[in-house]
Amino acid sequence: MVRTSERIAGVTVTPVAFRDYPLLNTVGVHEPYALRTIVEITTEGGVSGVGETYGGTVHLERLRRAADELVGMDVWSLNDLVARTTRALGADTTGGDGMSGMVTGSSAVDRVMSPFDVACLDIQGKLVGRPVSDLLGGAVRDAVPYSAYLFYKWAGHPGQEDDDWGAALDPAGLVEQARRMIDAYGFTSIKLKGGVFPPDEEIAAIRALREAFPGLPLRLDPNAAWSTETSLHVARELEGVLQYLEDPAEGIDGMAAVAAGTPTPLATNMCVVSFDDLAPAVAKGAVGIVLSDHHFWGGLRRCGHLAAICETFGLGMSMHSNSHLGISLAAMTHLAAATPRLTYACDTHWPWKRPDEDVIDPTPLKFTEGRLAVPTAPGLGVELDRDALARLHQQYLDCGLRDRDDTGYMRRFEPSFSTKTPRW
Ligand SMILES: O=C([O-])C(=O)C[C@H](O)[C@@H](O)C(=O)[O-]
Repeated sequence: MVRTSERIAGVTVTPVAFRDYPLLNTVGVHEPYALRTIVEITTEGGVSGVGETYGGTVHLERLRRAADELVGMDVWSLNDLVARTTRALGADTTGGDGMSGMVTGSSAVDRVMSPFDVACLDIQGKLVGRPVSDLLGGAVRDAVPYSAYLFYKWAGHPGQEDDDWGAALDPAGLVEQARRMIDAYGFTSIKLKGGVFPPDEEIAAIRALREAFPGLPLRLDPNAAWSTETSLHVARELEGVLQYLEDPAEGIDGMAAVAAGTPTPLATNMCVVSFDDLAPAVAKGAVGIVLSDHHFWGGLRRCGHLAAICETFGLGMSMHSNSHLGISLAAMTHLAAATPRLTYACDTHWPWKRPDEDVIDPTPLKFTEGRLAVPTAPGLGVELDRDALARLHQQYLDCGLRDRDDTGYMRRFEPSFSTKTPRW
């Protein structure tokens, strides 16, 4: 018998836009705005929980269909969430839908289910007075380390006010960006988003970072922009310098070919993005580290299942991020805290979000020495700011990006190219 306080009475799905910086990646530049969607579930007893996900049009429409299907569900019945989401989507599970343009192949059911899983866990935590990390098995760390996530970057979007970070288009610019980010947040590891400039320039950037920050682990991620030969060249040049090389080449076979030729550990958030990818990746020895991401692995609990599989097959675990707001940061932190297998500093785009734009009060999310204390309040430990939500929703309506089928923040370079054809 489900108590009324625990049955879902209503679900709201609100797309939002927040300003984004002109960050470069192998397929383009972040648009002036990033799109996200905020979901809020309220029970018949008036308890509410929140989740956050991608903001593309197709994804949004699927979220709305799933939201209708969830009314009446017991918030403790996350197995029912899978069944209801599957029913809501029916055969409509393919096509572009708000994922990063570079992460394809994950399950549409997992992507749609994820923010509702987070919102249900938020409610469960509030009902029993425990943080979400406790519901995931208990925090094994009080604070979660995050990595400084560096980007090659333009100075400011043409026609927009400049930002605090300035341009970073060469090794010196990146070292300066890292220094500012480390001064502000205390990060103790560094990731560079590559695949933007010719690989030898990116090798030089990593070497400059090594010289400037001698003790800090370094990672390089060109989002599969390189051929096997280029990947092996970079791996050879940076052997012993990189903590891991992330997605140098395309697909499980491409990664396996690189892995066979270098002792540098390879990580991925591109060729292992669903449970179906794990067996072939393990069989072919394609990767050593899987970057989890609850937004496309089906929520927080399913990332726990992923961790168990990684442990079984001796794979390491790290965490991927896209441009995100504070609800996602809180969810990522609870997950990382409660996942013993996740021993690497997580990715986050958080420094790239303007502090005055969020749908929650970000005060509980403070970085100290590059680490975020795990919220201890019931649920996620963050509260929706309805005025801010309304403001960012209006920004979404006004920004002219809402008909997009992707995250809204990738503009392809011309001539457009696909990561299926290595850029170098
Ligand atoms: O591999 C990654 O880290 C990502 O794909 C994350 C983002 O899409 C990143 O590339 C970006 O924000 O430009």
